Amino acid sequence: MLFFISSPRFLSPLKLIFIPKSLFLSVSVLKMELESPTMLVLCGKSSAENELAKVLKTSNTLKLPDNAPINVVLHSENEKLESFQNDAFMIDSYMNSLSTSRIGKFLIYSPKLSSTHDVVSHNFCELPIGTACIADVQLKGKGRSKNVWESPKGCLMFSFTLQMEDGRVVPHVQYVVCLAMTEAINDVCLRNGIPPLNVRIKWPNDLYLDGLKVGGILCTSTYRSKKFNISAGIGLNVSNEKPTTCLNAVIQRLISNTYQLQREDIVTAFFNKFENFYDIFINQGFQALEELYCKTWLHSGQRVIVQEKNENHDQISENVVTIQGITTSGYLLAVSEDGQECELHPDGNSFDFLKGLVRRKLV
Ligand SMILES: O=C(O)CCCC[C@@H]1SC[C@@H]2NC(=O)N[C@@H]21
Repeated sequence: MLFFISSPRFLSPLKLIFIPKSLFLSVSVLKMELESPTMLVLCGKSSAENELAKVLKTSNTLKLPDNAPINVVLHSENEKLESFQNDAFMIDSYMNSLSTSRIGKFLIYSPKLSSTHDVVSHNFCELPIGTACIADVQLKGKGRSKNVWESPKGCLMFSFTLQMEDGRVVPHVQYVVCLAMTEAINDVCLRNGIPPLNVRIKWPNDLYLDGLKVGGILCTSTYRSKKFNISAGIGLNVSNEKPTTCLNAVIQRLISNTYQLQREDIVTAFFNKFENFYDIFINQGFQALEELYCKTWLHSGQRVIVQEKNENHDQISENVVTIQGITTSGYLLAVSEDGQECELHPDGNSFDFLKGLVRRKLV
């Protein structure tokens, strides 16, 4: 198929470009998918949350970015009407295993949406704190630093909301999220007789298994009415081997077991763990979790090179420092060879956060 494209920004006035038919078809399928209304299924753990679900539906309160069309449905009404595919997220199984007092009790589920992160951040003020949004597929999954998060079926993808008053500890929330997820995976494995998978944290918020990234955490915040509104999003490759590897492929390889981890079990174990860790974090500070965090990350004792310009900015020296933990402001705590403690900041230019670190001496 041939198309005339005449965008002055990219091409000289008229150019013929060959677009394969298959690409043309997939672009139009994507366009259709984006234009058909996004189904959002609302469900609460208790009657209070289910009442709120009704109000949100009747008042058409929920919105998507760009005012994309939405079809809001109540899970209680939907059970008989709509049958999702067999691999759809099982809301009842999720609600039955959830034992939190706040987090995850109001759920927005969608078989396919643009991004769970968009849903919770766009509707933050209309939703109870702790609301979770879970999707089977995302069409515009977001990663950190404007990266795209590949979001196929089998990947556990969800976002939830939090609110904090003390801005000094906001940077640590992402570490609590990472830790709760690694501990949740351990719990689910243990409960099902599977040896721990050894999912590790790569600072600041990646999850690694066997040297490959299996998960990522995205935390964003806005400041409003003296409070930090936080949206935390997690993507975890549970059954999708692409683009890297996934938990179930590793389980099969390691123990040739037919048991498969379920997204519902992992996400409820996560919320149960997270709520507990979050209370510890708010009441006692991140130090109370730091030992467990440092056992789980990949960096204790890791030696990294920091580059520093001299006072005239004409020479760069390289120094080796050893990573020790996390500072009170949420950066890497390291010690130089002369015993001086310092804080390491990413320079913002490198894809790998541990490259191009900038050192600030701690007094
Ligand atoms: O590794 C990263 O860069 C973070 C990836 C975060 C992906 C999750 S998937 C659920 C939530 N919705 C999004 O659009 N992004 C996060």
